[in-house]
Amino acid sequence: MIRFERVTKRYPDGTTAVEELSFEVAEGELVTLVGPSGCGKTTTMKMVNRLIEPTSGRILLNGEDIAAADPVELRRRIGYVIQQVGLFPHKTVLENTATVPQLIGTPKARARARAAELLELVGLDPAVYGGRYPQQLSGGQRQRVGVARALAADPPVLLMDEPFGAVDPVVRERLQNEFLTLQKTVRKTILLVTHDLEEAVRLGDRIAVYGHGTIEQFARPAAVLAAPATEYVASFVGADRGLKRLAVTPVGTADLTAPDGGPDPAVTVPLGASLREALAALLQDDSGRIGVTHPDSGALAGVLTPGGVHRALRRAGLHDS
Ligand SMILES: Nc1ncnc2c1ncn2[C@@H]1O[C@H](COP(=O)(O)OP(=O)(O)OP(=O)(O)O)[C@@H](O)[C@H]1O
Repeated sequence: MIRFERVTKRYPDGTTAVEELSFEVAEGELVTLVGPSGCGKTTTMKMVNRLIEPTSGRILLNGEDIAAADPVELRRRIGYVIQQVGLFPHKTVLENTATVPQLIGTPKARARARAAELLELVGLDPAVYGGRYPQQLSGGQRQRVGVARALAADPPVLLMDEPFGAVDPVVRERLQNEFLTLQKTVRKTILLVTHDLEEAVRLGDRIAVYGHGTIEQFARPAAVLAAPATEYVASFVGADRGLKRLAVTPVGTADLTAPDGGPDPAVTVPLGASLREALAALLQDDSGRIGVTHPDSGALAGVLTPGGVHRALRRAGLHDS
């Protein structure tokens, strides 16, 4: 869907922001770009909608070289969400959200109806918030409007630059979770820039860990945490990467032992829950075993013990790298 082929960007003052960058984002995939300040994340992203032009290399969107596309037409296909949301202060929330569809000729009534649906989708009741002005919203609410506005033109691709950056950690985690739920429905192809490893791990189907202008590792979060490709990635993901792995590794049937004929375990988690949730449940219960259930029927699928948690981590490390 989005393909970088040996892309280099050198600014006029000689700064090389990215060098020989090659990677691909599949349709419907969410890739997070993570790394320290100044490593070239934003430059990478802005080359996709041609706010910045590469010095060499090609970027393909659906197989088409974007250098040949009309930038205005290109940007219609690409939603853009930035940290300082950039809402129009003199327009209401509903008007802000309906802006792009109206610009591209959607009749006003239809654009507004669609805007109301999107506000609902990002968790803002249009009857309550639609008529407010941006300064009458909290930071988190403004960021939701930013996401709704980016989705309004229904672009297949979304670029998000620190979209949840300007809010406190609790609100941030809630917004991230809501956004993941939303992404399950809308299935956009997304490039998301963050300097926060936790955010990259939580949101990304795959993560690109940036060194200085290059990608040091491009893999699924569990693989990056289980097997950092370089010393640099290992130090970037930190000494507590084992704990972070728990959050991104799900409990699967292969990790379970058969119900042992004893009483059903008092504490259960569903299949697919993270090992972190499973471990928290194990610590809650003295018996050293918890039940794992089928998420739909609630029927017991098997029993998980601390040994099963180890097996799950080993399995994830083997399969993901
Ligand atoms: N217009 C410019 N002219 C010269 N150098 C630039 C320009 N824009 C960015 N740079 C430099 O290019 C490098 C990459 O910048 P970029 O903004 O892509 O990094 P980033 O990873 O997004 O950083 P941050 O997390 O701080 O936003 C940095 O060294 C930066 O100083």
